[in-house]
Amino acid sequence: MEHKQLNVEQPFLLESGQVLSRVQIVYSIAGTPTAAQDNIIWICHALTANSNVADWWSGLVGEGKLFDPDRHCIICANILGSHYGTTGPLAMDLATQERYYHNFPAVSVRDMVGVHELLRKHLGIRKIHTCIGGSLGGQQALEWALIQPHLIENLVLIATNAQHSAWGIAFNESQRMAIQTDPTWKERRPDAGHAGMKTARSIALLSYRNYETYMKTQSSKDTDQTDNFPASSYQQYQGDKLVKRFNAFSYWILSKAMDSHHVGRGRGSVVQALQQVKSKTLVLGIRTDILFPVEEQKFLATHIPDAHYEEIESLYGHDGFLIEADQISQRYNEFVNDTFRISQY
Ligand SMILES: CC(=O)SCCNC(=O)CCNC(=O)[C@H](O)C(C)(C)COP(=O)(O)OP(=O)(O)OC[C@H]1O[C@@H](n2cnc3c(N)ncnc32)[C@H](O)[C@@H]1OP(=O)(O)O
Ligand SMILES: N[C@@H](CCO)C(=O)O
Repeated sequence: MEHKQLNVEQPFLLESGQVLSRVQIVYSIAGTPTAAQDNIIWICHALTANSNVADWWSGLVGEGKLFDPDRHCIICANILGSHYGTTGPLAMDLATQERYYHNFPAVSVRDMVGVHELLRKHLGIRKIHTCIGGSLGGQQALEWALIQPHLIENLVLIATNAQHSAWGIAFNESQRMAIQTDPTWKERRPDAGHAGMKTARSIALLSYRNYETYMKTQSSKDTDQTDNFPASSYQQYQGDKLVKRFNAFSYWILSKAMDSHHVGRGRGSVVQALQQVKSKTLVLGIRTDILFPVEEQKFLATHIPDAHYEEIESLYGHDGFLIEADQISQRYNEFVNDTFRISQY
C-alpha cells in the first residue's frame, strides 16, 4: 500500500461559506486500476481512523482478503479535519502563519466528500466500482452517491444513517462538554484538551459497545473486589490510548461534522434525497449497535431505490463494523454476485 500526499494550492469553499486557502490530502492507494476502471474500491473511514486502511480494516483489505490489491485498486483518503495529515486544525493557516487550532472552520460531511472529489479528479478516476464505509465513513459514502449520482456503481453503507440522530448528537455534545472542562482546552498547543478528550473517549466507548460487551469482557471474577474494577481500568486505558494518537481539536471538528450530517439539507427532505440514490446499494446494520440502531439502516434501505438490507452480529455493538470482517465479506460477496438467499428485511 502506497501512502501519498496531494497538495491543492487553491482555495476550497466549505459548505458554511468559509474558505480554506489550500488543502492537503493524505491518502493510500494499493493495486492498479484496470483500463476500464472497473476495479476501484474507495473506502471512507470513520471518526478516528486514517488512510492506512490495511491497518485498521486488516480483515477486509490485503492479499487474499475481500479487497485485494492483486485484483482491486483500493483507495482511502484521510478526511478533512482529521489528525492524520489531511488539512485539519493543527495545519498552518496561511492568513496568520500560525496553526488554526480553535479557528479551524466548521466542516460538514459534504465538505469531506468535496475533498475526496479533489483527489478523485487528480487521480483521473471516472468510475468507482464500490464505495464503502461504516459510521461517519458511511455518511460520506452516502453523501458522495448523492453529490455524484453516476460515479459509484455499488454503495455499501454500514452502521450509518441519513441524518445524525438526536441520540448521537447528545453523545457527541457530552464528549465536547468533557473537552470543555479541561482547563488546557483554551490553550493553543497540539495537546490542549487531552485530559478532556480522554473522558470524551470513555463516554464514546459506552455508545460504541453495549451492556453485553461490558458484561462479557469486563466483569470482575473476584468476589472480594470492591474497587479498581476491570471496567474502570478499561475506560481509563481506552481514553489514554486515544490521547496518544489524536488531538482534541480534530475530535471536536469531526464530531460537529457528524452532528450536521443530514442528507435532506437543501434537497427537500431526507426521503426525497434518498430516493435520488442511483447506486446499487447494500445497507448493513449491526443488531447490537446502540449508537446507530438498525432502525436507521432499515430506513435507508426503505427509501434508497432497490437497496438491499442485511444484519450482522457482533459482541462489539457499533464498533462491530471495524471488527466483523468475515460477516461483512460474506454479505458483500452475496451482494455483488446477487446471490442473497433470503433477505433479512
Ligand atoms: C494511527 C493509529 O493507530 S489509528 C488506527 C487505530 N484505530 C482506528 O482505526 C480506529 C478504529 N479502531 C477502533 O476503534 C478499535 O481499534 C477497535 C474497535 C477496532 C477495537 O478496539 P480495541 O480497543 O482494540 O479492542 P478492545 O475494546 O477489545 O480493547 C482491547 C484493548 O484494551 C485493553 N484492555 C482490555 N481490558 C482491559 C482492562 N480491563 N483494563 C485495561 N486495559 C484493558 C487490552 O489490553 C487491549 O489493549 P491494546 O489495544 O493495547 O492491545
Ligand atoms: N471507533 C470508531 C468510531 C465509531 O464510529 C473510531 O474511533 O473511529
